[in-house]
Amino acid sequence: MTKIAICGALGRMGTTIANLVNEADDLMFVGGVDVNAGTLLGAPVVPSSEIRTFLQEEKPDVLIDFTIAHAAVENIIAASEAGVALVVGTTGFSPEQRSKIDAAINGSVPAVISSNYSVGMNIFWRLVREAASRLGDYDIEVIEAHHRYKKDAPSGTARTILEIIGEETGKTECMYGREGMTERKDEVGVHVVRGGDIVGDHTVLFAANNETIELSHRAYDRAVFAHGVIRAARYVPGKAPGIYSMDEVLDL
Ligand SMILES: NC(=O)C1=CN([C@@H]2O[C@H](COP(=O)(O)OP(=O)(O)OC[C@H]3O[C@@H](n4cnc5c(N)ncnc54)[C@H](O)[C@@H]3O)[C@@H](O)[C@H]2O)C=CC1
Ligand SMILES: O=C(O)C1=N[C@H](C(=O)O)C[C@H](O)C1
Repeated sequence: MTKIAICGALGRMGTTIANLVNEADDLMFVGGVDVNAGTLLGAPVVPSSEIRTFLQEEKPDVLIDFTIAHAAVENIIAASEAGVALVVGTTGFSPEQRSKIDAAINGSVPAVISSNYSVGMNIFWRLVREAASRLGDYDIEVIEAHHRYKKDAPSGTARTILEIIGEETGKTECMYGREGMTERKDEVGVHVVRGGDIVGDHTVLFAANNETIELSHRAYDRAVFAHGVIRAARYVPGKAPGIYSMDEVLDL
């Protein structure tokens, strides 16, 4: 039985993941951490200031983090010090925060980190790579839409898409929205929509004279992310210390 704890247990993703963990015969939800104390599915949720004691007492095999960037950095450091494997879904890290995370994990614990745990998105990234590798001379625009409560922009998934486009085309300059008199150069346009309860939409537009190609992925339910998280949580215990991707989890 693999013991699972969740940071951000009382959030949208935390509760979705905890429910899936509870339904799995081989996984046990042992509780979590959030800003305020509480309970979830009969297990304790402790305030984030008590994460170290929580990890010592509950001894989870895997700590799953879906919180917010600055909190995730601290949670990851605590888990690494306690020798607990990680699955990290939180997005919006600055380069400095990402360096701290890498330093905490490498040599200490195994961790899966992904900006999007849906199987479909992991295939979508491959489609974007293929298109970008062949359409580097097209104008490229990335459009993402999420619910009104999402804090980071552009989304972690869109940032991964931009990395892929940069690797394949060399286009690393981005234009975040356009206003006024603008002249299109070789930049990648990035457009962020926030509203309602949109779970997560991403489109990459390749445009040339007389033709466009649009690749789109749309998540209709957070369960698509949570199912990928469960696969990562089964994959990561016992692996050598280091950072693993969903490509490795899904054997893509
Ligand atoms: N990689 C992926 O597939 C996905 C990633 N995400 C990312 O996951 C993160 C969370 O998303 P949601 O669940 O929608 O947000 P949410 O706001 O519903 O949940 C976050 C939870 O973290 C808690 N929290 C804040 N500071 C904390 C701390 N120091 N320690 C413990 N808990 C703390 C909040 O109180 C809240 O309950 C975001 O960064 C989002 O972009 C969301 C969906 C899928
Ligand atoms: O905050 C969200 O909701 C989501 N966040 C992730 C991101 O930033 O890419 C993944 C998904 O799109 C939902």
